[in-house]
This record gives sequence, C-alpha cells and structure tokens, in this order.
Amino acid sequence: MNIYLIGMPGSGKTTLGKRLAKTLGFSFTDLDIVLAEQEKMPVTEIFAQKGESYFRQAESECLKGTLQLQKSVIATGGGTPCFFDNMAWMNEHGITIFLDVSTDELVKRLTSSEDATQKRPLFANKSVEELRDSIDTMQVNRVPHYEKSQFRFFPHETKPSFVASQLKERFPDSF
Ligand SMILES: Nc1ncnc2c1ncn2[C@@H]1O[C@H](COP(=O)(O)OP(=O)(O)O)[C@@H](O)[C@H]1O
Ligand SMILES: O=C(O)C1=C[C@@H](OP(=O)(O)O)[C@@H](O)[C@H](O)C1
Ligand SMILES: [Mg+2]
Repeated sequence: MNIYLIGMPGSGKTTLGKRLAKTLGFSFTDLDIVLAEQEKMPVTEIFAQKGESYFRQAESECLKGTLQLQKSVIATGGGTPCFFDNMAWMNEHGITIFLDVSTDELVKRLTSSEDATQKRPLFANKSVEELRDSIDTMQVNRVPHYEKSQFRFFPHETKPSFVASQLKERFPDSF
C-alpha cells in the first residue's frame, strides 16, 4: 500500500513525506525527483525546454509507475491530481492525503529564504503580490481536485506521529 501526499506547492508534501516515511518504516519517493532523473534534467528545465503539456504527460506516466512500489510515501507535484485521471487513479491504488494550507501561509513559506522557490517554475521571478495572486487562483482551480482525497490535514495536524495514528485508525490492517 502506497500513500500519496497531495497539495499546493509549499504545502509540505516533500517535508512531511520524508518524516512520515521514517515514522511508518516506509520508503520515500518524490515524484518530481523521479521525473527529473528519468528526463535527465531538473523540473524547471523540463518546463522550459519541453513545455508544460510534455511535463504533465510524463508526470502522469511516472505516477502510474509507482504501482511497482510497495510501502512508499509518495510526494506528488502540486499539479499531479489536476490532470488526466491521476486523482481517481491515486484513490484507487493507494491512500491519499491532502495537506490543506492557506494562501497566506503558502506565501509566507514560499518567500522564506529557506525555500527554493526559484526551482518552482510556476512561481519563478514573481513579486510577492504576483505570487499571492497566482496561488489564490491555483487554490480555486485545484482544491476541487485535492478535496477528493481520503484524508485532509491542516498545518497544525501534520505531526508525523499524528498522521500515522490517523492512518492506523482508519486502516488497521495496512500498517
Ligand atoms: N509544516 C510546515 N510548517 C512550516 N513550514 C513548512 C512546513 N512544511 C514545509 N515547510 C516549508 O515550506 C516550504 C515548502 O515545503 P515542501 O515540503 O517543499 O512543500 P511541497 O513539496 O509541498 O512543495 C519549505 O521551505 C519547507 O521548509
Ligand atoms: O504545482 C505545480 O503544478 C507544480 C509543482 C511542483 O511540485 P511541488 O508541489 O513540490 O512544488 C512541480 O511538480 C512542478 O513544478 C509543477
Ligand atoms: Mg515537493
């Protein structure tokens, strides 16, 4: 059984994914990293050289490839659930967790010096106001997809031990 983490860029999929995997004794997989290795270039370059529609097709194929994994926490990309049948596919083949973070909190995280926002092609070279506007628009378009997840956690609920206990409660035979 694999676990798919879903949410906006900056919602903490990669950060929680690593920690939750450790807590559960699962492996960790970051879909963006698998994709970059497969294409032999960073995600920003895939966007720049091959365009977004190529990226979305490759991303969906890469997602379907995770069927080969067992007991992995998989950090998806922010757009993954919003294209093709990806969201339904994840619900069918794994456990889905939506990390629901407000626009204000996302702006704060993505403008922090610790975040590599320049590595996020959809946000590179934007002013704070432009960043807020594009996050707002994205939330409106994407939350309807994200909401199809089996679990939804807000930032104060994302301690790995708490998330793990909720998973065990709902799926006692899987953990
Ligand atoms: N729970 C959290 N509280 C505050 N900051 C966080 C939290 N989780 C992640 N961050 C920070 O937010 C930024 C984005 O996190 P990341 O895990 O890369 O998100 P994603 O993979 O969803 O895009 C990083 O700078 C990270 O340190
Ligand atoms: O929101 C998006 O469409 C994207 C989010 C990125 O992942 P993160 O959510 O980890 O930033 C990455 O997949 C790509 O840059 C596109
Ligand atoms: Mg990430």
